[in-house]
Amino acid sequence: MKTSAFSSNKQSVSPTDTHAIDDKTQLLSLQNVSYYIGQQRLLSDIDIDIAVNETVSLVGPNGAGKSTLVKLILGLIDPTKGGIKAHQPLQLGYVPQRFTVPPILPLRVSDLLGQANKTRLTPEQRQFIFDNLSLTHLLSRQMLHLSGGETQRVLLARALLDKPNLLVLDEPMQGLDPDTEVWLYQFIDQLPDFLRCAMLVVSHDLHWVMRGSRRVICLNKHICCEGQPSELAISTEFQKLFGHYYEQPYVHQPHACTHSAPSELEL
Ligand SMILES: Nc1ncnc2c1ncn2[C@@H]1O[C@H](COP(=O)(O)OP(=O)(O)OP(=O)(O)O)[C@@H](O)[C@H]1O
Repeated sequence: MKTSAFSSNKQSVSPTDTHAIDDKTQLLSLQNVSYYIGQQRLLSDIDIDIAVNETVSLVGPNGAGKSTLVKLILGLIDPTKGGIKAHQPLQLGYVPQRFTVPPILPLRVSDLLGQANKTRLTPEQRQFIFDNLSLTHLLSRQMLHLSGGETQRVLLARALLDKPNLLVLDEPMQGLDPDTEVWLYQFIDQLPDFLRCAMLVVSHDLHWVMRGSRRVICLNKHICCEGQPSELAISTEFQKLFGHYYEQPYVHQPHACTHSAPSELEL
């Protein structure tokens, strides 16, 4: 279960196979996973099951071990204790927290997207991704010269074009302006149905995490609490970690002025 920075083709599942998969079917289990570097405990006794087509949000303070957990799931590091079991052949898609292109490396958007498998999505699905992520006019641009929002769209497209059955997004909204955030949240909310994929979303945005009915896992080197947002909101552990934020909800209103802005993100 190894992966490249964006996706793994090692154990691919064909698009037709997914039709037979029931939503309750388990996709991936972490069983009693601990991870140490020398004497330093980064994670201990982690038990997580992710079902096919399920979206799980992962929250936790800085240094809680969220990125370490992502690396374990992607197969980039191995657990010190415990095991990770894939119940279905895994096709991983990954959008990293940070992506830097060395200044001396010429890498156009079309080069990066061209690495994706061209046969896993139907032409209509590919077109849906290109249209919704407004990619066409970016294709000849250098990755190095893209803005933060453009880079996130390209990285998301790169992961989606391989039709992952588990999409891992590590703080996908970092550096985005509020309108782009709202738009991207709406886009990723529809992905599980569109692609029939499971998603693990690492996020510091409690307003998104605590909205809707996605299962939330709260991590602080171990699993402090987990459940539906309504259950978490009354959990003592969650209140201890996040109560002070959660008591002051902020609701973003998308920008709606009438002058023409150079936005490329109209759906
Ligand atoms: N290779 C490493 N060597 C030593 N310590 C490490 C290593 N990788 C991570 N750590 C430490 O492990 C802890 C967990 O790191 P991790 O990046 O998983 O946290 P995180 O929850 O993703 O944090 P953030 O929200 O700040 O991104 C941190 O204290 C970090 O400094």
